Amino acid sequence: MRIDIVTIFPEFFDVLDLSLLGKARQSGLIELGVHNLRDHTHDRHRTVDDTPYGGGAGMVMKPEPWGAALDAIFGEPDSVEADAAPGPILIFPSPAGEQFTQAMARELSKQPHLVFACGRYEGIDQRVVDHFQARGEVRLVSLGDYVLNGGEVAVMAMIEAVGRLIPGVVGNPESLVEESHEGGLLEYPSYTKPASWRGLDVPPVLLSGNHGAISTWRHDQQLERTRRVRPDLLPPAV
Ligand SMILES: Nc1cc(-c2ccc3cc[nH]c3c2)n[nH]1
Repeated sequence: MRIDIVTIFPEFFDVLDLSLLGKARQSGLIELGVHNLRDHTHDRHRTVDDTPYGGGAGMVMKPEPWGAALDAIFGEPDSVEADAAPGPILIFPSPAGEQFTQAMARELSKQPHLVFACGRYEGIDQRVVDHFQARGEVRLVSLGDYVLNGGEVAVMAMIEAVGRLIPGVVGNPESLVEESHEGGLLEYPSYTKPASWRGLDVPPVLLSGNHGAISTWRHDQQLERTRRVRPDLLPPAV
């Protein structure tokens, strides 16, 4: 998979040199391009924002730098052959977007190329979204019902959630199966040595060696935890 990110804070993504995603980049499983939006400005101050039409507080990100930055990734407008393969999915993090979920992460992990556009200030001029919607698939995606100062934190979370599902990124793919939200339920509680710690003992079933009983206990724990914490995730009662 190739991932491109456009941002005014490219150094924010230096952390993607580390850990599993860093290894995935070294092995070629993930190819990453981080682009500074300001490199696509032409004034001395490398201006990316301006006052909003219609008034109001804050500033809006200008369309021209975004058009130039995204053209550098997608190709110039009208330069793509009519029968060309579909281009990358362009993702704008936004509080007004569809909710990012594990199912979306799984779907996006199968895509060959993702482009993330990190807004700042009060957001990006709407015409950037409209223009690129006419050129390919565009999604507005929300990390959750709270407001961040920009798209970078949301993009980092999405890249981690998507990247770890790419085959080969996580050493043991079995560890992806019984996680929260895989299969729709929250994960069961986990324990390791010592068997007793500060007067708290590991549930005896986990020490029994009875794998059937352990599996049943873990599923019961998933159901109990999901009922208690996220009843909205439970499948509708038949
Ligand atoms: N889920 C969520 C996304 C955001 C977000 C995304 C982009 C920008 C640009 C300026 N402020 C932003 C906030 N907040 N919360």
